[in-house]
Amino acid sequence: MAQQLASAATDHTAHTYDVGKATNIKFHDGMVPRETKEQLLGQKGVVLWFTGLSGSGKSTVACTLEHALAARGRMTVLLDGDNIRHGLNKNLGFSAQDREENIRRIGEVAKLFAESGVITLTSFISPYRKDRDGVRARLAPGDFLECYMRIPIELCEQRDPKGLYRAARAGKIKNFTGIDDPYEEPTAPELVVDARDAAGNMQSAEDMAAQIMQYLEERGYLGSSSSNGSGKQVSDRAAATA
Ligand SMILES: Nc1ncnc2c1ncn2[C@@H]1O[C@H](COP(=O)(O)OS(=O)(=O)O)[C@@H](OP(=O)(O)O)[C@H]1O
Ligand SMILES: Nc1ncnc2c1ncn2[C@@H]1O[C@H](COP(=O)(O)OP(=O)(O)O)[C@@H](O)[C@H]1O
Repeated sequence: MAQQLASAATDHTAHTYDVGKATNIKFHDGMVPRETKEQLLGQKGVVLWFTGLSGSGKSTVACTLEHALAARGRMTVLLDGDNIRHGLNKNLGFSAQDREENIRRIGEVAKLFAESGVITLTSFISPYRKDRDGVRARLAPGDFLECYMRIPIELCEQRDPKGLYRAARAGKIKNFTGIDDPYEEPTAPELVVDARDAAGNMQSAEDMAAQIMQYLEERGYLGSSSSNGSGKQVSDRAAATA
């Protein structure tokens, strides 16, 4: 580890670019490489990008999964649409242009976390394919996992926990996704979560989170559940706190 840090310290280079409106920008590489951070955390950084209609269960499943990951000693962050619109993106509405900027900013924040070794869960409708693909393109292969909550609009509308579908049907909310604004389904998502399982039974949020957990586990994103890079056991300790 010390050797890795030392070589990173001498390796870093700086280039000058014009970026957007800014000129003479120098990209300053850090001295602690991603691999070191991932070793420290004992996991692989990734963006798990939930997408789907309002009421499809994005927030619920992301929260359930985050809790289960914590129980396994995994370091996570959850970026949620409603929450982010209270702060970072409070100047954005729901026009196509504002949704694009919403997703672009979240994509950049998510990238920063993932490249620091954090399992990053994002929960945004993100209705436009090009916006989601734009985030994917900013990340290295394997760093962006699109998780499509394929829940029929009828079920989302039936749930309607915030009364938004009712308001949209009554014309009180304009440009509501699925009613008078588009939702473009992913064409090749890494994960698809359906309301029912293969046997036709309705799935709970816990079932859905377990499906995603299995995907992460099988592809090595969770690292070794018995080590955090320092040789210490983490799974049991974390399980006790979650
Ligand atoms: N017009 C319109 N269309 C869709 N959704 C609306 C709208 N107005 C308000 N809301 C509420 O905002 C939440 C969606 O925010 P997002 O940031 O995820 O949207 S987007 O990705 O930029 O499309 C969404 O949250 P979820 O229900 O959790 O998806 C709604 O509560
Ligand atoms: N698997 C599920 N089974 C039944 N109800 C669910 C499930 N997932 C979410 N819900 C419920 O559906 C509603 C919408 O979920 P939410 O997570 O807020 O969706 P979104 O974030 O996509 O808008 C909530 O009332 C939630 O309790």
